[in-house]
Amino acid sequence: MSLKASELILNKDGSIYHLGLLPEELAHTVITVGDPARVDSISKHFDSIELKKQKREFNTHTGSYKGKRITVMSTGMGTDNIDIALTELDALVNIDLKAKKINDKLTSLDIIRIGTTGSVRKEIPVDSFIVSEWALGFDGLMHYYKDDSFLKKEIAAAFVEQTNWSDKKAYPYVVEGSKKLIEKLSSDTTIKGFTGTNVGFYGPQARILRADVPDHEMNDKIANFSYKGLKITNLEMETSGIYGMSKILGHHAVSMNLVLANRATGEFAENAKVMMDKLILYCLDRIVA
Ligand SMILES: O=P(O)(O)O[C@H]1O[C@H](CO)[C@@H](O)[C@H]1O
Ligand SMILES: O=c1cc[nH]c(=O)[nH]1
Repeated sequence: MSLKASELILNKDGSIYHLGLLPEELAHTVITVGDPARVDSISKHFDSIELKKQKREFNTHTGSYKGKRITVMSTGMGTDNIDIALTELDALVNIDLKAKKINDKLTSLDIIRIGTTGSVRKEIPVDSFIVSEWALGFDGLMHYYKDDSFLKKEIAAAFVEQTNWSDKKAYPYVVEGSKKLIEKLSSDTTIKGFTGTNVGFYGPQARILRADVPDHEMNDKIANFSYKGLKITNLEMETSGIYGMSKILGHHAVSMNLVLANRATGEFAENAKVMMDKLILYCLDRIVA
């Protein structure tokens, strides 16, 4: 049975709806970033660029770095965008867009997020590189999918109990990154971490400019949470969705985080651009190693 036009949506040129990409335009190693401008900061290191396309916040370049074909694509901010980005990346490799049928033989992508983050721990200062071994999603995205076999329910339950998590918020979920990619991207210049993925940057990360939040202790409670020695290291807005969607769809994913803010000390990075370029080159070289 073929997928209906309302479900698998294609543009007039046959490209997938939001990303605007055709299957042959995607490499099987995909770097995702939040910021559309960061795509240029990565592809400027490529030997050659074969494709540049932008639709909405999804800015995509495909090219080669030291001989390896890589796609770099921005997702914009938040796991609502990640639901779209990961589903459509998967459709490009695992659905025959012309026949509108799922392929018999499935392809697994390597997905590497390169993003920015806020540390919740004094001992993880600004400019650190965190490799997310685990993600805790505050966003609820995974509850909209049937397969929950990969979720670490006992860790989520311990988090809810220890932090007295409000039942007005989505029930948190915990998911592991790809062991293969975590090892590939880790070294003595990175810290392995447990990344909290929030639904926003201000209130959801307990930042107060003018609008107050119900719990001023929230980030302390998050930092104090511990499960068999596992502690949350940092907060951002995409990793849990990338890890969860990758598990459901059979892809490998790792999230690499540059610490810009230290929420425990109140500091913010002074050399964000320089440090992001360092993280980009570090990731590119580990990917091709
Ligand atoms: O730097 P990026 O990849 O956008 O990631 C982080 O920065 C944004 C917030 O400033 C959120 O998307 C968060 O996850
Ligand atoms: O504190 C921070 C810094 C970057 N990105 C986030 O989501 N939070």
